[in-house]
Amino acid sequence: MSEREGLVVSSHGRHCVVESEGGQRRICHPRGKKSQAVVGDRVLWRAPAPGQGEEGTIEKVLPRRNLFYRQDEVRTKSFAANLDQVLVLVAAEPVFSESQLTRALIACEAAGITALIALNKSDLVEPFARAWERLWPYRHMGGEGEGAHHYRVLPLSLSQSAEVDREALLALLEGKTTLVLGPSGAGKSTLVNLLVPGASAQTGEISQALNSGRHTTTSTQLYWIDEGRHTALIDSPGFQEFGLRHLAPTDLARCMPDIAVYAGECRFYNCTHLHEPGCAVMAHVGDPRQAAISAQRHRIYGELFAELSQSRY
Ligand SMILES: Nc1nc2c(ncn2[C@@H]2O[C@H](COP(=O)(O)OP(=O)(O)OP(=O)(O)O)[C@@H](O)[C@H]2O)c(=O)[nH]1
Ligand SMILES: [Zn+2]
Repeated sequence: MSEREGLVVSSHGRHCVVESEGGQRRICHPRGKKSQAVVGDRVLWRAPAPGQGEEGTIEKVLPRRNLFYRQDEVRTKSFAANLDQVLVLVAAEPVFSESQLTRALIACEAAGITALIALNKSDLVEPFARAWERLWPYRHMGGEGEGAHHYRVLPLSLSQSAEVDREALLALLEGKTTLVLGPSGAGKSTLVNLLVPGASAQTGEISQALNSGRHTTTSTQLYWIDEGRHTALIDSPGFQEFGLRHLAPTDLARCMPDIAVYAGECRFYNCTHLHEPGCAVMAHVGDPRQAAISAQRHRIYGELFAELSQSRY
């Protein structure tokens, strides 16, 4: 059987579900280490020989535009490839962790992928106002003026203004492949169901069988929003332990845009921006609305710096 091109739409341990150009899906196994694919990968795959069952093999992973990486626990890595953007969904309630948000944004910067932030549950007026205020540094990062903002921050009320939010989201997602991340309870399922009616049906019997068979209810899954299969949403679980072990502490400053702006102006070329005299970063740390770098962001930077400085295992 000849090799054909396909797209990895879900991954379940070593198995993947590959979608062919025509839209058919089938389980595939990697041929070897080099053909270990992740969701979003374009692959060359081969159908089984007659009489060899239904499952295909992945022969080759085609070159990736980017690879989004995180390490959830000590050993559990998860990835998605060839992303146009990442949408980080948080909500007014439960109160989100700024440290988790920052970790996700750093992982995006490190992979060279645009990040969007959405704050859900604007109908919960007071908690929303507090959360919106906490996002002040993110709403203003990159300076003022049209197009200057580094992160787009979008208010949503997915369960209250579903139609309005759907339109706003579709405009941002159109024609792109977007990975959605968010802590439990923020409304990720609500968002996926709003944009992908019948998401669970699209997951298909194949994925459901794979999941239940292996007792893993969580897997990364790609959904098409449109019938033409141009706009994709990738739902990925596990936001709580957002590890950045693939980064060195000295990578952090360039992955935090507000810090990166000043990191080149310090007296010492190898300044860690934590205690050195003549540090241009520390000179700009203060109250969110007054200073270029919020004290909270600098504190998170310090915590991550310490975490990534620990000996690696
Ligand atoms: N008030 C309010 N509640 C919302 C909104 N959107 C979602 N919710 C509720 O928030 C809760 C969590 O929503 P889900 O979509 O299940 O959240 P999730 O992020 O998928 O959570 P997990 O399933 O735990 O991962 C549900 O009770 C929703 O009804 C909103 O805009 N406003
Ligand atoms: Zn410095």
